[in-house]
Amino acid sequence: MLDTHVRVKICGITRIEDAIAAVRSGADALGFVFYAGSPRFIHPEDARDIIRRMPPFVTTVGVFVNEERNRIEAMSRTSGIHSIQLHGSEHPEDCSGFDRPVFKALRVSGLESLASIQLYETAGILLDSAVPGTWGGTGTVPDWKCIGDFLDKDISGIRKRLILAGGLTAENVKMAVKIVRPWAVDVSSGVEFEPGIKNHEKMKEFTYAVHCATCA
Ligand SMILES: O=C(O)c1ccccc1N[C@@H]1O[C@H](COP(=O)(O)O)[C@@H](O)[C@H]1O
Repeated sequence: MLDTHVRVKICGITRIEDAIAAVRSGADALGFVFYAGSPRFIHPEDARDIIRRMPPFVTTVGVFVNEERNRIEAMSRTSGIHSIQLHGSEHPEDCSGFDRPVFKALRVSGLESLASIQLYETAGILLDSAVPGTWGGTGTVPDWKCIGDFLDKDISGIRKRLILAGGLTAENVKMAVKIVRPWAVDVSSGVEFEPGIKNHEKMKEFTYAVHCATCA
């Protein structure tokens, strides 16, 4: 049994009906992809219209890939997102000085890819799989055992700010949570019909599976 409730972020929201269904299914956070190269891209103005209709206590995250700082700030302001997810090859110094919390995504391919983790003093650290030629939303699972072993040796408390992503589904998330013991999980393609179009049944099954993972 885990000692904490694991939070759920559902990413790649492009439609109001999916946002409402995600929240009804029990999601704590919704992600909006502001990276133009993604099939889940949403204009900040359209994200704003969805975010304005969300109930209290639902947090919202904007996803950026190697974007210019002034454009991140402008899109964040326009959309009204609460937090910034930097999902490219941003350096530690690129992750500070924003007026809202930052989550830095690192792409895991073996232990050496985790070596820089301590350098990122961001509110959250997101671990995703590394798939050459793409930045995220790949549906590919990283090596949970490698991550779990790394975190077991960490004494700085990274687990308290760790978001696990990459290829999660209702079927595998319980095992992922058991091995990695993250603060939160993040899913996109595992709850979709197609990129950007969410499957409401799968979202319910996913959040239920996460909540079950923290039951006895
Ligand atoms: O979802 C995307 O299209 C995307 C594009 C560029 C960077 C990040 C993206 N999404 C993030 O990818 C991970 C894992 O998604 P999946 O569950 O494997 O499909 C997640 O953190 C999304 O926020």
